[in-house]
Amino acid sequence: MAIIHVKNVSHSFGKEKVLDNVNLLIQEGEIFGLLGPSGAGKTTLVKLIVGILEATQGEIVISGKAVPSLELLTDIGYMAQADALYSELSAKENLQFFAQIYRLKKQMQRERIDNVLKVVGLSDHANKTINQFSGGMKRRLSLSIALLHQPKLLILDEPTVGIDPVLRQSIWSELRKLKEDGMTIIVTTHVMDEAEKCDRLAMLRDGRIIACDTPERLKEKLRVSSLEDVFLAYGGGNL
Ligand SMILES: Nc1ncnc2c1ncn2[C@@H]1O[C@H](COP(=O)(O)OP(=O)(O)OP(=O)(O)O)[C@@H](O)[C@H]1O
Repeated sequence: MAIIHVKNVSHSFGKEKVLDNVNLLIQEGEIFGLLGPSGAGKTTLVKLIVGILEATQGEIVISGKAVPSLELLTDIGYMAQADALYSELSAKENLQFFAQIYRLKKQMQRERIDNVLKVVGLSDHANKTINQFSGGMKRRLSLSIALLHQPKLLILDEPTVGIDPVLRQSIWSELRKLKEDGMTIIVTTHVMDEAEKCDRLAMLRDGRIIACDTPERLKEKLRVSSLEDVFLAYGGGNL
């Protein structure tokens, strides 16, 4: 069943058209990747889906509700490209702050905070303040915040930038588990091995979707061995 329907969506900043008639159906429980070079429009599309931006043209419907909708806020977990953390507070205090925004009950707060810290491998750093955190640790904490309220839909804008390969693997295995529990996940990436891990992939270039399918079918159709070759074959230029 489709959880997200992006219908004829275009978006402009001033005179610059950055998304041009985008159509997408994202199925419940899939990991959907948005792949494309810098400036292709991935972040803009993600912000439209989250409801931070309103499309100049077209419509986005999530679980039958038109975006933006306050009702959808608790259904969505969003991790932006820039970390929005309180640097004077500890990791745990940051999580407590967001847990209060989501109105989680005290007992639930404790359980969820312990759980998400474990997921991102930060349990041993819970009491450190953020200004003592590395870039990768901040990314991991941002991911844990997006998971805190157990959203149905998780939207991650370049989640593993600055994260080492070992931890990247463990985050991806966690995303798989979340998917198996029924979560729908949208991920933007430049990284090919991450794109390979998605159930389906939309390739964006200059605000247009140039191809959309499973990584295997994209490669099979063109008889090429890498997603980079698929992108080039569709006229995508270099990623
Ligand atoms: N707030 C804004 N005002 C004006 N132009 C913007 C704004 N945000 C994005 N743009 C422009 O929209 C285009 C698409 O940007 P977007 O951030 O969506 O690309 P992206 O694919 O996510 O790139 P990256 O991989 O570098 O994050 C770019 O040309 C960018 O300069």
